[in-house]
Amino acid sequence: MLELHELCGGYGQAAVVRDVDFRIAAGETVALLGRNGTGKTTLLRTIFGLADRQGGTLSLAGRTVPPGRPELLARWGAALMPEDRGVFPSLTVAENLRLATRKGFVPAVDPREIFPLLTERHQQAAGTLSGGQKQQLGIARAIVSGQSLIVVDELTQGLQPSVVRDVLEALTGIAATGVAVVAVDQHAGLLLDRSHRAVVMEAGRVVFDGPSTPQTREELDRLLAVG
Ligand SMILES: Nc1ncnc2c1ncn2[C@@H]1O[C@H](COP(=O)(O)OP(=O)(O)OP(=O)(O)O)[C@@H](O)[C@H]1O
Repeated sequence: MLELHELCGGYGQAAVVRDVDFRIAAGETVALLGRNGTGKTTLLRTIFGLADRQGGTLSLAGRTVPPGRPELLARWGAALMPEDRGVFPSLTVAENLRLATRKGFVPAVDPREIFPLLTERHQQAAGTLSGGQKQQLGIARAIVSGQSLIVVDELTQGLQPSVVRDVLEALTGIAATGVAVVAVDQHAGLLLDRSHRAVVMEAGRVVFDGPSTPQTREELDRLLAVG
């Protein structure tokens, strides 16, 4: 699905992400983890052309995405849900969903069944939603987009614990239908329980890439410990 080889990126001359090798297959869920400031967001931004790609290669579904052509990612099936959730603030909840829906696509998971607010607040301007509500709308938009790779930054930021479970369940559900999911989060525990693999970054590099199992959990806890 997505494959990175020695990807380097940052802002102008400043290198933040260094030599990242990473791949994710269809139907796989990967938790991208690391302490604050280790480069997770910058890696996602580099992939999607929002930070500068300074080296390395990137391919999606077997096709090379050259530097400066990030629009190919959307065309070939990848969606990024950024930290600000990427919703259109002046449009209503219903309009946001409608705009994101790929024509003729019926998602395997109906976001209206997972997130009642999509129905309850369908006429409300998305800009007036709380952070957690925007989050739910953003996830719903990603689900109905019909894309085959969904990347979510700061997955649980601003969400109530009950909604966190719903969001994780929704992502696991769409992964079961063949969608590849990459999720970044500060709180690793719940995400690790639901992910096939964990990738941990430290100082812009990948320092762990492996299955999320009870055997690897100790090493992951050590890598993610703050202090
Ligand atoms: N727009 C920017 N211009 C220059 N440097 C930046 C910019 N955004 C982030 N950085 C720097 O890049 C480094 C990595 O930040 P990044 O946000 O990618 O980390 P992160 O792992 O996502 O952290 P967090 O979980 O806190 O968001 C930090 O040192 C940060 O100061």
